[in-house]
Amino acid sequence: LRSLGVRDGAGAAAEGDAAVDLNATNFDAFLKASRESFAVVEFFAHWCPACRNYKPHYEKVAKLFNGPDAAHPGRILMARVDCASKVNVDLCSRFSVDHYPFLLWGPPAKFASAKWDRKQEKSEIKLIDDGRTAERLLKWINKQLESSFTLDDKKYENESTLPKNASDPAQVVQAIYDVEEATAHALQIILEHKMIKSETRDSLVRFLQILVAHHPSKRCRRGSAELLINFDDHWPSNLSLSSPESSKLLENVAAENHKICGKEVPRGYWMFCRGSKSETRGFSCGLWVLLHSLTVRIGDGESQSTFTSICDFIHNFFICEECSRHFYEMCSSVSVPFKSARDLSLWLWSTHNKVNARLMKEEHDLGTGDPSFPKVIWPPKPLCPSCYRSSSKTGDGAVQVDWNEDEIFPFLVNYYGKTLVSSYKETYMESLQEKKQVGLVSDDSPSLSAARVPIGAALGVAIASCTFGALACFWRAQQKNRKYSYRLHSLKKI
Ligand SMILES: Cc1cc2nc3c(=O)[nH]c(=O)nc-3n(C[C@H](O)[C@H](O)[C@H](O)COP(=O)(O)OP(=O)(O)OC[C@H]3O[C@@H](n4cnc5c(N)ncnc54)[C@H](O)[C@@H]3O)c2cc1C
Repeated sequence: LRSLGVRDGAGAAAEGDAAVDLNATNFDAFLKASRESFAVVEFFAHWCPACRNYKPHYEKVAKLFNGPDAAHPGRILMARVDCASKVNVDLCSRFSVDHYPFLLWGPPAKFASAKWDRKQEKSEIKLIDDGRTAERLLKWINKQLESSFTLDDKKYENESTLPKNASDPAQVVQAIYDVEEATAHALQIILEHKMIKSETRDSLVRFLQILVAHHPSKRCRRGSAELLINFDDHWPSNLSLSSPESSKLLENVAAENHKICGKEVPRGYWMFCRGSKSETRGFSCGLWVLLHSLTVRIGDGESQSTFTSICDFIHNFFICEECSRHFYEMCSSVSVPFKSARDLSLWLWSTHNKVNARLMKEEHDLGTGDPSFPKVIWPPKPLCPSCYRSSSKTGDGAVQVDWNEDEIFPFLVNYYGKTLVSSYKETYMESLQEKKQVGLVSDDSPSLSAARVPIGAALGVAIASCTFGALACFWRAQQKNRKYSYRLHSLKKI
């Protein structure tokens, strides 16, 4: 037997197995101490031929989540209990095991010292009623977590620090996934925390308009368009946000067909933005990448309104209080309106570097940074040598750079614009999506998305992106056109 490697407790996996073998003596303590958010427990009998045949299926899924080579460590604990072993008889009857293999799902701690049976209502433990093959089990899990794990997922090696590998185009390809994930995550937070209020409603609408026109991912543009078109239905301005109708509407939005970036997103993991610890990077990294990728896609005439929308969005909807406050202070210190996309992208780049510089010191003093991804003043020289006119170290060891902004802007446009999108074009997910949507969407291909679409045209894109019947879509668009015309007013200035 070898230990799982992630814990030093009682649980162990049989040689070569990823699922952890538990028994009555260690079951409660092991699950109670488990750090994973969910557990799958397979109750089986070693004599049962169907269980023997099922084992490779269960193992295939377990390998994704358990063990040193897991693609998604720390998410789900996969365990098993042999009910044919005398010592486990009481344990198996505690969970009303009436056939083999028998799979239960729930937060690990809920299994500890618990009982379960089918009639039990409101239990956090659920019977997995469709896990007969590895594919079906993973599909069931994905449905629970709204994730899109696949059996082909591989461990993501990101030992090297970003400055070393940021020039690797493969890293940029991964960034698009994180931009989608960040977008979906942002909406999820907004809904879960009921952040749409009468005073924040318009700022979300304005941000969605930018996403419709300039999000680097086509399916997020489409999803934002659908959300925008149906916005008044979900959040009628005359509806009290605490009313039962409002909660119902929120539930509808959270339902599958309202996912802002399509059904597969959020996937529940990060790629480019995945930290070496679960509490670092992730959403905040993805959000920065999203904001940068928006600023390089807008037209000059939209720079001031985009600035205002980004500032308002972070202020109203970025749930990290300190981040939102600092960022808004930096927004408020801008006194001259932006006249070009260049100015706005450079402002965001330099603002992000101010945050990096502050965090560099804080993380160093408190030891809270991700050791594999130390904060850097960005872009590091190897990534863009021509961005540096000169650099020197100050007395306290900080690096002072004389930037060549004429080089930085094209670098940002390329990094967050062309490269991000052209890499994305080749991805399998996108081609799959294309096939699904044949005939239903306009040709807003990635190359066009990098081109500049004015926000005023957002509604046009929204109409073109409707995925429901063309006639119904046209009719709705007509109705909404009237409702939205008042929103496309000049945006408030800070
Ligand atoms: C608006 C906003 C404000 C925040 N404010 C705070 C705060 O006040 N306190 C706090 O603790 N955390 C704050 N955060 C979180 C913090 O900035 C990081 O996102 C987090 O620490 C994760 O860091 P990271 O290593 O993933 O890189 P991030 O800083 O998240 O950067 C993500 C990626 O963007 C690229 N990048 C880095 N710098 C630049 C740049 N200057 N221009 C363009 N691209 C760049 C790099 O490829 C990097 O990997 C904020 C986040 C956001 C979105």
